[in-house]
Amino acid sequence: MKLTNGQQPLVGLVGWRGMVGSVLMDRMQAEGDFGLIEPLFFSTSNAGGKAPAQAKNETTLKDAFDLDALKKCDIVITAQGGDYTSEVFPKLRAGGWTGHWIDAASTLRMKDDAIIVLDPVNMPVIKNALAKGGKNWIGGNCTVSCMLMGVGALYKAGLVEWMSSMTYQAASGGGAQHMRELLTQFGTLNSEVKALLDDPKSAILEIDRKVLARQQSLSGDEVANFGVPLGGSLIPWIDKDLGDGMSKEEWKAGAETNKILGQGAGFGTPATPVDGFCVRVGAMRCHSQALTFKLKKDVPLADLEAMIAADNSWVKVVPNTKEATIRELTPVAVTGTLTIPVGRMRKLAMGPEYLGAFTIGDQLLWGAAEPLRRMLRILLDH
Ligand SMILES: NC(=O)C1=CN([C@@H]2O[C@H](COP(=O)(O)OP(=O)(O)OC[C@H]3O[C@@H](n4cnc5c(N)ncnc54)[C@H](OP(=O)(O)O)[C@@H]3O)[C@@H](O)[C@H]2O)C=CC1
Ligand SMILES: N[C@@H](CC(=O)OP(=O)(O)O)C(=O)O
Repeated sequence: MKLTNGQQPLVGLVGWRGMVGSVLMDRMQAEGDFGLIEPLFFSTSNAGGKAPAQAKNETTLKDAFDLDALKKCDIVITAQGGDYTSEVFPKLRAGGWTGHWIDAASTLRMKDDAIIVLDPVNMPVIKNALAKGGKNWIGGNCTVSCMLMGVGALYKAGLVEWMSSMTYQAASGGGAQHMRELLTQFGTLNSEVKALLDDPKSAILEIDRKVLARQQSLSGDEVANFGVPLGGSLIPWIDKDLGDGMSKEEWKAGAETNKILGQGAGFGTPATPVDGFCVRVGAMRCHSQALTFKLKKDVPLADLEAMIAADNSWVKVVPNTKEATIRELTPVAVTGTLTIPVGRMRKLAMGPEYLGAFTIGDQLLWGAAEPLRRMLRILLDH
């Protein structure tokens, strides 16, 4: 990014202390991004307060609703959430601001003038939009981004006739309060049967009965975020009810996958059908998914594995053995890393064009923060 005054680009950071924002800050720090920019920190709740240690010249927090302050920025990165985007972004653009807007929220994703950024998968789409003067760069849905980081190679090779994705999504997808609620429920259930658990002679069905009774009595603050118990259970619905039997999270799988890949209605090419069920489980911050592919032709499994393994620096093919799977293909193994393992790959009983796979990603890293900071670097290099 060339600036006429020869200074570093002024980058406004909004939402930097939230859960996604904190992961973003850590990654920017680790990758030396702050050395390349002049950061300006914003707050919706503490304008005038002290900016974090990464601040350089301006060490005071600016008001995140101060349009004049935002307009000074060459780039704004926000992980503040959709309500903030809806409130501020249109006013900024209407006020003539022509800077780059990088956003974690879903609000603008499907707009014609927005690109869903996941550069290891769609760098050509990003480059094309940059060349045409694109300014709006939006992070994808966490499940979709993690899935494409794992198996994007099959799409790039034009091999996918359709894909079904059955997800196992972590509590973090709902936000920090949802993670707390899950852990509190686990604690509550444990307390309920602690004495029986400590007695090796106690009857397991008595423990089970007491746990179920406590789960069914969870109420009020105990289920304020998920609405129903998640600890020791699961919830097969994520995000809004679209009224046609589909959840919004399930709709995003098809809509965003195709938009990221630069295909479908908006691009004048056929979309690849992508559909399945999205399920919330009691994991902390990794989204897992079981994938079924109908391939356009029979390709040997070893070739498919090699294609996936070679696609990017973060994907890792896990051998389809019990030992490798239980060690390397779990949320516990993946959390806090940028590694995207893809395992359980095998041809399914339906025929040689049917491929099964299982993949996992940290939904706060590749699912949220990492594509944003990488887009910042793309802009800085542009
Ligand atoms: N959670 C997720 O999995 C994903 C979220 N996103 C997007 O990112 C947005 C932000 O999500 P998330 O980071 O989970 O939201 P958070 O609730 O953690 O943070 C959002 C904002 O809340 C304010 N806030 C109020 N109290 C606190 C507190 N105790 N600690 C930290 N911040 C606080 C902060 O704003 P301030 O400093 O101005 O007061 C912060 O920037 C979402 O709305 C969504 O659009 C995208 C992908 C995944
Ligand atoms: N909906 C995701 C989290 C998320 O923030 O998604 P999106 O960025 O598409 O709103 C989940 O609950 O797991």
